[in-house]
Amino acid sequence: MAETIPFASQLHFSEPKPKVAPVYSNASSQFSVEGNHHADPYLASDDEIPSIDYSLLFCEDTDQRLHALECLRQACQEYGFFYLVNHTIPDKVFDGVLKGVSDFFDQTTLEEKMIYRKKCSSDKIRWDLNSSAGENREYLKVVAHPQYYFPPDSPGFSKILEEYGKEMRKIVIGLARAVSKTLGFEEHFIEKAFNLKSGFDVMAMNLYPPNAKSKGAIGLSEHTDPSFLITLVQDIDGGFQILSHKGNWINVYIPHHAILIQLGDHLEILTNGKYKSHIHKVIVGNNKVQRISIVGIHGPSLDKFIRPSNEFVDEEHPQKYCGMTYKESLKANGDDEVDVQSSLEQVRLV
Ligand SMILES: O=C(O)CCC(=O)C(=O)O
Ligand SMILES: [Fe+2]
Repeated sequence: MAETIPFASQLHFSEPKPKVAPVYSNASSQFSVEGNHHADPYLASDDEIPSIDYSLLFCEDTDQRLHALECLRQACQEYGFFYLVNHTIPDKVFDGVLKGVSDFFDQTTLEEKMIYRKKCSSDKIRWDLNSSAGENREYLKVVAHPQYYFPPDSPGFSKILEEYGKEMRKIVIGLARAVSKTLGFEEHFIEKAFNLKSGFDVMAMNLYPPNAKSKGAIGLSEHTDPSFLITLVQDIDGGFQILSHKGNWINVYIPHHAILIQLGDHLEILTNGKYKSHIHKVIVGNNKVQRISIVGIHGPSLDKFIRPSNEFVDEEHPQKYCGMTYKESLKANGDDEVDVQSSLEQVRLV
């Protein structure tokens, strides 16, 4: 039976500023006055981002659990992104996977990486450099679920990445249950709606160069991501910005060993816009050193048809998106599955 969540709890916010000195900082940016051509076009504020305590979402104490679920509901409905703290990924796995990604980029030769440059649309492993498209990012993307793929020549890294992927999936399933409850459903609603047992996950490992090696300020251009939700971990803060529900850009400073959770386009479609995905980007213009991120894009199964669930559609809330299978929506921009780009605009009706 669905759990009844009381209203009017207070969201928890972690420190808006990083505890360690940020590598990326807007300290040198001046408030822009009209006609000031030196204003920083990537200026963002240090607004607070809510923190959700994962352990409390499942704790035995009913009051504490309901309070945590209400905080999650507010974070989903009013923000669309939050920091997840007190989760179940051991520090050893967290640090190991970030080091593994860093070593992979540093130690794998260009020739070895080139094997994974786009060959065909059915690639399961893809490596590339984005520098030519005005972005500054080197990436390795792999399909991580239902079947896991990884370059066969890095067995140690492959093992830690697989372990990390399994740990992260447990959290994603836990969040699917908690988010279902925040919507007033029984806990398996989202798992069933997305068929998460066979969910299609892509893991994107990104390396952003220091500004001395970047061509321009952009690491990754503005976008939203498909899927149920997106998990992001990083080695250091460095220019990740999200466009808030209020329409201002916010700097993301992820607390140590916390996970940034962003709601994906397909949760927006399923809930007919009640829970929204948010535009984000990466700016590398102020970074003194390189930054690594690991992004999990946790989607429905490829053959699952995703449309707004009837419970979210009525006279006051007309259907906002048309339906498509997840596979069709990933291909809607002419992209390959491993590219997993947003196609929200293509399914929007109103
Ligand atoms: O690397 C980051 O910080 C963001 C990456 C991202 O948004 C993505 O891969 O979709
Ligand atoms: Fe993204």
